[in-house]
Amino acid sequence: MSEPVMQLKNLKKTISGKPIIKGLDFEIYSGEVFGFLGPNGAGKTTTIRMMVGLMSMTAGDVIIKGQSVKTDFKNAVRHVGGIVENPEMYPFMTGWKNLVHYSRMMPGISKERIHEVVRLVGLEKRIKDKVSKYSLGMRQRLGIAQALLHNPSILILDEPTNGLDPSGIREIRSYIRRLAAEEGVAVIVSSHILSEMEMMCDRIGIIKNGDLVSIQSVDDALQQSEQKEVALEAHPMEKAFEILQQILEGPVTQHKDELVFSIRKTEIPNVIQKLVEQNIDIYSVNVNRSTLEDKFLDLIGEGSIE
Ligand SMILES: Nc1ncnc2c1ncn2[C@@H]1O[C@H](COP(=O)(O)OP(=O)(O)OP(=O)(O)O)[C@@H](O)[C@H]1O
Repeated sequence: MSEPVMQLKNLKKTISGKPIIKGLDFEIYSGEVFGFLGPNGAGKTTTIRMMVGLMSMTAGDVIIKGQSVKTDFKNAVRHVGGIVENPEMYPFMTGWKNLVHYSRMMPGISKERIHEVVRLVGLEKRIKDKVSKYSLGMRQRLGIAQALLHNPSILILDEPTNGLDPSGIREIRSYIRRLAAEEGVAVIVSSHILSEMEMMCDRIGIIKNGDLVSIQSVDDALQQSEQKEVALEAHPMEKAFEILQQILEGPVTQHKDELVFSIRKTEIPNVIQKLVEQNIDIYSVNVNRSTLEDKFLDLIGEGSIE
C-alpha cells in the first residue's frame, strides 16, 4: 500500500468529564475508500470533526500528509475536503454559479477545475439549472464537487447517503468509487449501515463507544462471509470428529450433541459424502448465517445495523 495520507495517533476526546473517543489509532491511504462504521452515538461525527479541525482534541493527534492538525493546523487541513454538515448552497442560483461563488473564496481555482469537478460528480447536464430544482442526491453531488475544488488529497463525507432513495445511493456510491480511482483521493465515509459500506469501501473500521473494535479490508470480509458455520449431529461422534479433523483445514469443536466447524457452503455436500462413505450416520445438519455477519452484529450490537 502507498504512504498514509492521514494518521490518527491515540486520538482522544473527553466532553464534560466523559470520555467520548478513547484513543483511536489508524491510517488512511491514497486512492482508498475507507468506511467508518458504527451505531448511532459511537463517535463517528466527533472523530470526523477532530480530523478536520472543527473540534479540539483532548489528546493525541491527526497527521495529514506529514503535518500535524494540532501544531500546524492550516497546512494540515488544506489537504482535506469535507462535507460534515449540510453544504451551504444558494438554491436560487444555478449549480455552476454556486461553484464559481465558492471558488472565489479560495485562491487559484481555474474555470477548468470547476468543469473537471462537475464532470467528476456527473452534473454536466444539470449544472446550469437552479439548485432549488435539484434532487437531494444532486445537491449531495454538488456538495462533493464543491469540496473537491481545491484538489484535496482526502475527502471526508459524514453519512453521505442519509435521506437518499436507492437510486441516489447507487449514484453517490459510483461517484465516490470513481473519485478514489480517478483522482487518487482517499475518501472517508461514515455510516451505520454495513451493507452499504461493503458495496462502497475498500476497508471498514468499526467504532463502538469511542473505541475502534475492528479494521478489515472488504475483500477479506467478503471472502470470510462466504464461510458458513455448520453444526452436525452424527454417530458415532468420536469417529466423525476424527474424520472431520483430517479433511478440514479449520478447527472442529464439540458442542453438546453436535460437531461445529466453518466451511464454504459449496463444500458441505463433499464433507457429508465423505462421512457417509466411512459409515457415519448423519442425523442433522444445521447451517448458520455467515460468521462475518455474526461478528459484526456481536461487535456492534444486534439491531443497530441494517
Ligand atoms: N457536545 C457534546 N456534549 C456532550 N456529549 C456529546 C457532545 N457531542 C457528542 N456527544 C456524545 O458523544 C457520543 C458520540 O457522538 P457522535 O455524534 O460522535 O456519534 P456518531 O457515531 O456520529 O453518531 P450518529 O450516527 O448518531 O451521528 C454520543 O454519546 C454523544 O451523545
